[in-house]
Amino acid sequence: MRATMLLSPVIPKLSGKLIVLASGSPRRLEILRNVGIRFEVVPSWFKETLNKGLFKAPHEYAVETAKQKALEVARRMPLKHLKTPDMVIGADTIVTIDGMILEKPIDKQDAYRMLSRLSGKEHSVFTGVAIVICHEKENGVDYQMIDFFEETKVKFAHLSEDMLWEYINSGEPMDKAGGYGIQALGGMLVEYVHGDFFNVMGFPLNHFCKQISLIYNHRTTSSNQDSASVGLSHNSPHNTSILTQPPPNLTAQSSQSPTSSPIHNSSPSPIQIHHTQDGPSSSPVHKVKRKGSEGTADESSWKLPDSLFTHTAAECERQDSENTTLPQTTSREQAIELSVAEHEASEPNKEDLEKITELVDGFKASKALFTASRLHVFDLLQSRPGLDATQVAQEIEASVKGTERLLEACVSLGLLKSKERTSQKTVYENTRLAAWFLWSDAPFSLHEYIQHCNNTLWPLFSHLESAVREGTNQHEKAFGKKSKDIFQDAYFSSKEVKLRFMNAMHSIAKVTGKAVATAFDLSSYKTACDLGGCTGAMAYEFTTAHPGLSVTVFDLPAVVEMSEHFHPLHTDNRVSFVAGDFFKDELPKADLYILARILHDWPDEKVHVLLSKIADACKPGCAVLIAETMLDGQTPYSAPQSVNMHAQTEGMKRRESQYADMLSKHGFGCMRVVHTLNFLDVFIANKM
Ligand SMILES: Cc1cn([C@H]2C[C@H](O)[C@@H](COP(=O)(O)OP(=O)(O)OP(=O)(O)O)O2)c(=O)[nH]c1=O
Repeated sequence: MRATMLLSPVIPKLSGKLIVLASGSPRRLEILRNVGIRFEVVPSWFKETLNKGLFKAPHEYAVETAKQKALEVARRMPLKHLKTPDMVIGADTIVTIDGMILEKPIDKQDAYRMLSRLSGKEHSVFTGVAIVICHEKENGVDYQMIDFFEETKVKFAHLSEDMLWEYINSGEPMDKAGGYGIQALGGMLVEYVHGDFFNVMGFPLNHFCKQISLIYNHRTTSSNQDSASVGLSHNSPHNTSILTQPPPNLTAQSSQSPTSSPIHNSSPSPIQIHHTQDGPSSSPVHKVKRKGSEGTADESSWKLPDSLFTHTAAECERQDSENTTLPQTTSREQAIELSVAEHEASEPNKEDLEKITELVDGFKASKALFTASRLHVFDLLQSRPGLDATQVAQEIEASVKGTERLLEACVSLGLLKSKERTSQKTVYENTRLAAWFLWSDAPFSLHEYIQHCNNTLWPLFSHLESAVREGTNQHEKAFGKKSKDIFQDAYFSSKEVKLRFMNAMHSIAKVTGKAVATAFDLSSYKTACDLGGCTGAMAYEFTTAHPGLSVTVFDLPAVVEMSEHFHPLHTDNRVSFVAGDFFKDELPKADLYILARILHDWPDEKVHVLLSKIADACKPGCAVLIAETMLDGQTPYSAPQSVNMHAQTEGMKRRESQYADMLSKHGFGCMRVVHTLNFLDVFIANKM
């Protein structure tokens, strides 16, 4: 391959170095890994909030964001007691159309707005890339920067409304600039691509290889002149500008900018940033003009249209001086739409009212569902559809009046259907939703999980205020039991509670298991260990999906002794059970360690203990797979779930970048994430 040929002379030089990809993008990781460089992944915490209105051309915005992403990681690593990297690579991809910059959509409506704008038209995809070379000195670290960008033109076919929504509902658009992924389903929307395909996916590989080649060839030839220099600055005519942070007027939110971060303030040495855009240079820090990028380098040709979405530099400066902050994750278009809406709307609209009512009244809906489930209403109507309220009341041993209210509530929530048999008589039956999920033996029954919500989570949530004030779980207040270890002290303290908890985990694993087991190609793994695998329901999904895989379920003795109640799992001879405590005992040997809904139960210190044990048990190439609702995943319930973990355990929900960070500390890299449409996000990392 051409890229490998270009890189091969420098690979031996790179091989002893700590190279860090400052990106959580699985696409960048995949593309770079294919080049054969060994690197670690430390996703950047830099918030993409630079003020777009202040950049003359869109590629400048992408390049500056890439620089800030890379610098944030380069600065954080030595300060967080990690090693100082030799090279940090950052990137930022944006889509531009009709003078607008489109980043990742914040929700489905945002994705819809973006994709309908792209429909039937040509747009540009820019990726800005920054390479920071770090050089440790006695009194700190010197940073040197090389940056460049690449443009690719993409034309979309005309997209019908149905196509748009089908694509949006696939979940693919959400973590991708412009709301599409050319490498997957989004490829079907594309009529043509002019330029580097990988650039659209998030990383201009060819351009990057050329830059690396230039850097290291250059360094070889200049090393005689200055053997202590890592850098390129000595030959560059543009090496004099010294910045420790982005120019203040570039950041939309001063509180979020690197300027205010103590990490940056304590940085021991200035950062040398090479401005590569202006002026000719024979140095590799000088931007190599490429076919794809030439047109856009002419800044005068870039003009934002006079539309609703235009902000002039002056307006943005005024905004800054008035301390107006935009919501962090809001795209430029949306932010401006919001501010326009704020000025125009004098009263809330229907959607606002619906949303707020749903939030305020949500608990009533949940409790109605819990009650109907507990009283076995869905079981009854599954076996005997068409009963009226009096008949239902009689069967569930409840009052007619109360049953009528409950059934009507279930109808309005879409859980039951009602039909008027006569003017006096209404009869009820399960809806499709209830048939799938709510009766006890439904194919994806959540009945037991709903009981867990009702019996355990509901009382814990009633003490949420104390949980927030005190910063601890609320088992003692809710159930009168102290719980140092919630599993040993609370869930497994009596047989009845233990069985209820196991049933709940079993039902949730049955509903989510297939999506987790099939998120990645696991054909290269022969043995897996499902840590805290409870009844084996998740393990069973893995062996069903992967014929060559055997799974050992490792769980506490109290759990394993009861697991035989859960047939037919014990009939699958590729699922076996081992009793032990994963914090204390030796872990069974495996190629793949599965942690499904486990780490969210524990604070960071404990997660590190467990990851370190897994890392010790793993050979290079072995993997750890984490299945959880991540805070940056697709379900709107992940943040409320985090509150739930807080009231219930000492744990929390985390971001993908937090897991990536933790895993990289234990020698894992090559991280990928899949957002299933089934509650859980699945994250995999390999031992390097
Ligand atoms: C247009 C397009 C974008 N993308 C992705 C590439 C990037 O991951 C993402 C753009 O968002 P970025 O902000 O560039 O990157 P990121 O948030 O994924 O990762 P990080 O900030 O940690 O580096 O969109 C595709 O995967 N396919 C496509 O066709």
